[in-house]
Amino acid sequence: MRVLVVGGAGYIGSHMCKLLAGRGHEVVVFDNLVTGHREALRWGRFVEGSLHDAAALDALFTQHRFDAVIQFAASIAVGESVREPLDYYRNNVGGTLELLTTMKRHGVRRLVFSSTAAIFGTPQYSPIDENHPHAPLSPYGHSKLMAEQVLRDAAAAGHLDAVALRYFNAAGADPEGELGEAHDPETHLIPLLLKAALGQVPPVTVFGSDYDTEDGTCVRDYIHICDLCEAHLLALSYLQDNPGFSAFNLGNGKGYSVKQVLAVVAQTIGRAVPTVMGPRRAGDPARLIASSELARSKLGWQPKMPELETIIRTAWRWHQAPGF
Ligand SMILES: NC(=O)c1ccc[n+]([C@@H]2O[C@H](COP(=O)([O-])OP(=O)(O)OC[C@H]3O[C@@H](n4cnc5c(N)ncnc54)[C@H](O)[C@@H]3O)[C@@H](O)[C@H]2O)c1
Ligand SMILES: O=c1ccn([C@@H]2O[C@H](COP(=O)(O)OP(=O)(O)O[C@H]3O[C@H](CO)[C@H](O)[C@H](O)[C@H]3O)[C@@H](O)[C@H]2O)c(=O)[nH]1
Repeated sequence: MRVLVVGGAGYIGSHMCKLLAGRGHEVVVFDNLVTGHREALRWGRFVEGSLHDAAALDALFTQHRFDAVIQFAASIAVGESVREPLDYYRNNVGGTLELLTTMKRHGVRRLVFSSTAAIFGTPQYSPIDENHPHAPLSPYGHSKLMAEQVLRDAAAAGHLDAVALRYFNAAGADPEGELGEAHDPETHLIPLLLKAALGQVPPVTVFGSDYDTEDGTCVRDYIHICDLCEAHLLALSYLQDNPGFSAFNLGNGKGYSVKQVLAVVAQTIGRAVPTVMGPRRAGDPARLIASSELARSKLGWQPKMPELETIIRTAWRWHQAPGF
């Protein structure tokens, strides 16, 4: 397949490009590098441009006949979305709309879309399956839910076929050490702990120890980036026989508290990790754990690296010698 990877210079998108190329697919990346890295663009062709540039998108689709599109490009920081909601709706909803309009105009039907656990809000039950009600707690979560609605409606109208994948906590890095997580500023727990262990950032604040969980800290379901990317490949195949709109939750179904993550990090890397206790971070649900039974049964998805220790070991390899 010839696959357009929008946002392919970012953390998840760059891992996706490596996987696609490794499986013999032709890759074209479209990215404005607002948070992505030029150095991560090692697989496929790169076209620099923004989703807000309709002419650039049109030229891209005129030049290449894509069999499918994977849409990773978005603004992703939950806290920032509360401060700058218009930017988030513009990029995550408006940008996606521009892409879909171009796809429709050029007759490209197949789309895999990056969604998030943030569409569910505070869990009403756990693990969270696809029937769980949607009640986002942030403009970021709302923007992704709105984009999903757009996909659902466009699919119902017969314009395209789409799979939305709701990632829980994406973590880890390319086991070969060629790619890794390099958000700037970094807000995610595992890379922050590794950077703190290396003395690159101040001690990590543990956001709240009074949650209704086993040890009082928040519980999350961490999923290896490579397992996540495999699910996108499976979703592309699924779309061949399953037109319309579908959505799948992606996690390992196992929760780790912040304190448990800390302990596994310290044990895996053999170093102490400086942390301080702090207050809760606004908008953090106590527990987010995925049920991925639907992805397993419908997509045939089977995570190969479910252990937190493996996730941390691959991330640690990258952080000790980051390529960018
Ligand atoms: N990282 C996570 O834990 C996580 C969890 C759930 C969902 N997601 C979703 O996965 C996707 C990828 O996340 P990531 O962690 O790789 O983020 P990232 O910031 O590393 O990557 C996003 C990429 O999109 C590009 N981009 C942003 N706006 C663009 C625009 N208007 N035009 C062109 N390119 C644009 C950026 O330059 C960047 O390369 C996002 O949609 C995010 O919401 C991520
Ligand atoms: O410095 C930090 C950073 C995080 N945490 C805690 O560690 C856990 C994981 O936090 P991350 O910021 O790594 O991840 P989130 O669970 O907040 O966010 C993830 O899930 C969200 C959906 O809820 C979004 O999709 C987001 O993009 C994705 O990274 C949370 O309990 C958080 O409170 C800390 O204690 N200290």
